[in-house]
Amino acid sequence: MAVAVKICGLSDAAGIEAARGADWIGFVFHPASPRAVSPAQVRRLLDDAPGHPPAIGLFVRPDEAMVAEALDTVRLDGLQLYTDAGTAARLGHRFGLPVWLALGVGARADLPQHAPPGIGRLLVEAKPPPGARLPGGNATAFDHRLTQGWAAPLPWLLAGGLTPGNVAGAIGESGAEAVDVSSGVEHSPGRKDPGLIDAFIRAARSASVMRS
Ligand SMILES: O=C(O)c1ccccc1NCC(=O)[C@H](O)[C@H](O)COP(=O)(O)O
Repeated sequence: MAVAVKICGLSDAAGIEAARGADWIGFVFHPASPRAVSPAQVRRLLDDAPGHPPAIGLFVRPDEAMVAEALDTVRLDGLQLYTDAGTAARLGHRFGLPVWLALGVGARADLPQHAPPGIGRLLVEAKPPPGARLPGGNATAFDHRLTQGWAAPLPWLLAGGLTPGNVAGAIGESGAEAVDVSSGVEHSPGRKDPGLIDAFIRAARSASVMRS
């Protein structure tokens, strides 16, 4: 089974072009992020990239108005939300979009055993390191042995600290069937490197060959 890939934090045409081989592309609608984009920017980028992979919009503790404002400007295929599961489900229902709930894990007990109602997919990444300003995009990995044998209640993506050089091993160790990356395919914070994006996708796909 091929490993699915999301490239997150895209903000320019070259990055989107390089990510055409991914299953999803992600855009960060969070002003404090070095990858922050506006809905109008994403609208222009996607209009200029017909046939792009499904676009996932990322929001941190959003309210309905914040998501509505984005969706008034740009069509998204899903919402990746950093908030409580109940709020996330309500927003997904309100806008009729699949919801990806971001989880910070540091111990086996942090992994859910039951599917939160109204959530379509889980993004499983490390808890933010001490002093981190952002809940994600921190280039921080958790111990991938934590997810070994986990009976995930929903489809999930492994995220946090992944790079072209470590993604195959992370897939093998964690049992993930989907991965997500932001920092690990950048040459500087917020600046995607098309060559690293291509290398990451190739490395993730080759890991699926090793797994089959
Ligand atoms: O990427 C960001 O700047 C960001 C900011 C605030 C919340 C979430 C953010 N990213 C979410 C993602 O889906 C990242 O791809 C994920 O956290 C992994 O990031 P990285 O460790 O940099 O690959």
